[in-house]
Amino acid sequence: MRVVKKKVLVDVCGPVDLSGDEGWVAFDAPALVGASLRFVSGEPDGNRYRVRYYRDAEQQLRARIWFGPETEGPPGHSHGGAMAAVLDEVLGLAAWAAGHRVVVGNLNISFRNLLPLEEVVTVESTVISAAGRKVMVHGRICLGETVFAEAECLCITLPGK
Ligand SMILES: CCCCCCCCCC(=O)SCCNC(=O)CCNC(=O)[C@H](O)C(C)(C)COP(=O)(O)OP(=O)(O)OC[C@H]1O[C@@H](n2cnc3c(N)ncnc32)[C@H](O)[C@@H]1OP(=O)(O)O
Repeated sequence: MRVVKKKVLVDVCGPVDLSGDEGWVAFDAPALVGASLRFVSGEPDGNRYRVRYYRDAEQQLRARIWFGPETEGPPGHSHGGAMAAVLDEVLGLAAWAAGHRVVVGNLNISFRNLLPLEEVVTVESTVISAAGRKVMVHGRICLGETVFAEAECLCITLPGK
């Protein structure tokens, strides 16, 4: 039964276009951090999230992300926790992509607009600073001029690694 239900949803959702902007270069996250990031990135044809990573011309990490029906919170829109999970992964990964082996210590999010389901949006990230064990990364989920959520992410480097 479950398999049938999932297949129906896949058919309903269909393929999505996760291509990047001009000048973006594909970024292989599993090659850098391993294959553990399954919650957000683990089902590229599923109905939760579909994600593709890039570096932009300034080498900052970018993600194209589709929020599927399984991320629903308010009717027809993404759950805030679903947006938080994406920001946790992308901003933590941005620190890794900049050469820091980190986990996220603090993630401060402002939700600015409801994010409609089955929309392909962009996650922008900028590594702001690195001092001692603290790496600050800022980011936002947006589409054109619309910002759905913005975040400040304090990453802490893992000791002894
Ligand atoms: C392997 C592949 C990984 C790929 C990652 C990519 C994206 C994934 C992102 C994630 O989902 S990470 C998972 C969510 N995060 C966690 O579960 C982290 C859980 N917390 C911890 O493991 C520890 O609390 C942590 C490593 C963050 C810090 O513990 P430590 O004992 O190593 O450090 P310590 O507590 O001594 O703090 C070191 C410094 O960081 C500061 N700090 C630590 N946690 C903080 C916090 N939450 N807020 C503000 N500052 C914090 C702390 O004040 C201190 O500052 P000072 O050096 O100035 O004294």
